[in-house]
This record gives sequence, C-alpha cells and structure tokens, in this order.
Amino acid sequence: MLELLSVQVKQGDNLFTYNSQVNKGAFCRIVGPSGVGKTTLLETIAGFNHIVAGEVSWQGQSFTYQKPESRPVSMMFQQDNLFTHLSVYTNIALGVRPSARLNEAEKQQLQQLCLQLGIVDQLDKLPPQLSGGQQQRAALARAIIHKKPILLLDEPFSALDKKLREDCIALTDTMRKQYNLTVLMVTHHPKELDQVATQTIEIS
Ligand SMILES: Nc1ncnc2c1ncn2[C@@H]1O[C@H](COP(=O)(O)OP(=O)(O)OP(=O)(O)O)[C@@H](O)[C@H]1O
Repeated sequence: MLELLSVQVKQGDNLFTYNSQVNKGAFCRIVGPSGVGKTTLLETIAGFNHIVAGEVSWQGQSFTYQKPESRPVSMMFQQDNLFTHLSVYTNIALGVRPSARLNEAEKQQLQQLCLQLGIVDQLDKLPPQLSGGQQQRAALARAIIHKKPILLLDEPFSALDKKLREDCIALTDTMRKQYNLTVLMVTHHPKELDQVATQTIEIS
C-alpha cells in the first residue's frame, strides 16, 4: 500500500495537506478542480517537493525524505517527457540506467515492450518525428522499463484525441496488470477511467 499520512507541502502561498491510501496494484484516478493540488500530490510522492511534515510510505517503509531516484516511483508528465536530440531507443533505454547501455536480455525486453506498445518501428527515430500518441507511449515504455512499482501519470494523454486517449488508457491498464504496477493518474476526464479505475482520490 502507498500511504500519505498528514503530509504537508508548501507551494508558493498554498499549504497542502494529504491523507491518502492507495492499494498495491490499484489503478487510482486523482480528480478535483483546477489548482487544488493534484500535480503537487504526484510531485510530492515523486520527491520533487519539500515535505514540511507527515510521512509517505510504500509497503510500510517510509520514503518521506528519500531522493527522487531512490523512491519506488517513476513519473510521466503531460508532455515533454523525452529528450528530443536522442533516439526513441536511447530515451527508453535511459529508463534502465543512465548510460543507456543495455545487455542482450535488456534489449530484448525493450523490443518486446515496444512491440506491445506499438512503437517498435519508431525506435531509430527522434521523438519529434513521432506522433503525440507515439511519443507518450515511448514515455510510458521508459517509465515501465524503469521497474519501479508505482507509476505516477499526470494527465499523460490529455493532448491526444478521445479515441487515442482510450487506447492509451487501455494499454496502461494492460501494463499495470502485466508488470504488477500501482498506477496513480491525474485526470480531468474521470469517466474515461470508469472501465479501469479500482480507486479514486478526490481532492477538494
Ligand atoms: N512551484 C510553485 N510555486 C508556487 N506555486 C505553485 C507552484 N506549483 C504549483 N503552485 C500552485 O499550487 C496550486 C496547486 O497546483 P497544482 O498544479 O498541484 O494543481 P492541479 O490540481 O494539478 O491543477 P490543474 O488541474 O490545473 O493541473 C496552484 O494554485 C498553483 O498555482
């Protein structure tokens, strides 16, 4: 379980307090009006914000003060997830390790994952040569191959049209089950997650 206990975070003049529990393996949608602190919640779990008080834990182990790279999470944003001057392959391989140098087994796993995500033919290209949906699927591949148990998604498909959004949500759900991930997704279209969401956090 991912747990936030009286976690307090300052953003400018705002002080946010979070109390949430997300079950292991959940697909949790995070909803609420604009400016209420949804992105701040994900950034706090990812380690990008200073926590003033409280505790964040995974499976009973606190990671409140751990650096982002040591936390059991990977995060994907609405856009600009990829380095534009590096190939799609290298971008995804960076999810394995900073050198992006992979052994044969890792290369095969990357190929297999990209085959499933429908981007295996795009690996030699630069991200700007891909469509928006392909770019987000490449970012998803990088996040998944990172092998962290918690996947934080901040409106990841909101720039895509409705049909593509639905396809990407279904793919994310398949990945959740296959890789035993706990997914937290901020969305302004909660109904689109009706089929997949096992839990909802409403921030008001
Ligand atoms: N780095 C920052 N410095 C100062 N204020 C910030 C910072 N980041 C966010 N805020 C403020 O904190 C509040 C919450 O922002 P946040 O992005 O978490 O909201 P949100 O619920 O994700 O909104 P939206 O649905 O519009 O994306 C907003 O009022 C925002 O202006």
